[in-house]
Amino acid sequence: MASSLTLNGITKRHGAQTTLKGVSLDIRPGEFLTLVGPSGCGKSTLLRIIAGLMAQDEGSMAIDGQLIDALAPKARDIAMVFQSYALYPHMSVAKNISLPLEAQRLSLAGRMFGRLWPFSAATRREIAAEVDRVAAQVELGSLLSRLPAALSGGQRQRVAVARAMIRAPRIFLMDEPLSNLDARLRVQMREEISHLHRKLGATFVYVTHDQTEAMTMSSRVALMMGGEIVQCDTPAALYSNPQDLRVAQFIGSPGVNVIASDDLALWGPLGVRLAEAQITPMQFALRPEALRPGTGALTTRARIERREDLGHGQLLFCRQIDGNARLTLRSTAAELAQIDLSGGIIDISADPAQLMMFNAQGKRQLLKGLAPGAAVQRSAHV
Ligand SMILES: Nc1ncnc2c1ncn2[C@@H]1O[C@H](COP(=O)(O)OP(=O)(O)OP(=O)(O)O)[C@@H](O)[C@H]1O
Repeated sequence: MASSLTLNGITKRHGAQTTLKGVSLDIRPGEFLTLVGPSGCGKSTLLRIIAGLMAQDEGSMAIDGQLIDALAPKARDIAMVFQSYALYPHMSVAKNISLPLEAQRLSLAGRMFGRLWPFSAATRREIAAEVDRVAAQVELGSLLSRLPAALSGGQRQRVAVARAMIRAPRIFLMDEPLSNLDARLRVQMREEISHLHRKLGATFVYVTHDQTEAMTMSSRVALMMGGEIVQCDTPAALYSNPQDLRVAQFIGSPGVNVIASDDLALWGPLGVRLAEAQITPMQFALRPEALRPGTGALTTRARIERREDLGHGQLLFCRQIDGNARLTLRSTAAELAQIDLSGGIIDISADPAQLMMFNAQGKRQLLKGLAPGAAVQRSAHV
């Protein structure tokens, strides 16, 4: 049975700096929850506190409703896979995988004298059977006698995962386990870890600064910034319904287009109405796919500063001519064939229903001034 993990007001200080500012999170049984955010936002610190490798200054944590704060790391029944994998280079794959079970089940003498210690033979056989079972699950069965140096990065990563799996922990913690791999292997391992999660049905808490990893693997993503969780939601909701401008800007590649009120007022009569309908100046945001070459309800003229070929279309990096907005749009080959790009100047139109609005503090606001049926329904009120 998978376990839940509840974090309640976790605070951590390092000298004068508050690294975690009262983080609360309910992680559901069997969930793949990813902590994502820029370097230094406190992801690894939070993971270490969950594992028991570091103590929080305030707050509490519970697994299946039972507090774990006072438990030593081993007693928490949590396994952690580190970025470095932390494999012992002089030990075989089988030995690396079996270590946690040996520590748990063998006496000190059994561990020291190995096979020479006759009283542990039955336990050793049990452990060897467990190693075979787990190694088969992560397809390492044929590599058990190798040393880590004779493995690829992906295989080493699987050894680290197998070592975590062998204790059948209640929760898996993974700290950037793919960051040492090349781009191709990272994609492959993303799929393998997702597959493993589905197969084990266990609760995974995964840390990465790579939003693509977070978006492709997770049930939910908690976006952290400056020691706080800014938003925790499904990948689709984080992308299409960000509640904070920092979330809109962190998620999505190429990034979201941000347009100031004054610049939106240059997008034709609807732009003027939308900008003026708000009491204070706002920031508007549009995903690249919400923009099209050509005219529409909201239109502005822009100079193309750079183009990137995507094969099936292009990314156009533009600058608004009258205003200051930088605009990136994704355009298909068919669309591009219809328009004259020779002068380097195009009309860009935006879908009003996809317009998002944020106040000066970056908090999502309900858009006023659009006809019913458009963005009013789409944008969630905070
Ligand atoms: N032992 C420590 N002593 C002092 N400061 C620390 C300590 N551990 C972490 N910090 C600080 O806490 C902040 C968060 O660090 P943490 O490693 O959790 O960030 P992160 O989000 O995991 O970043 P990265 O993606 O770069 O690993 C950083 O500013 C870091 O310098």
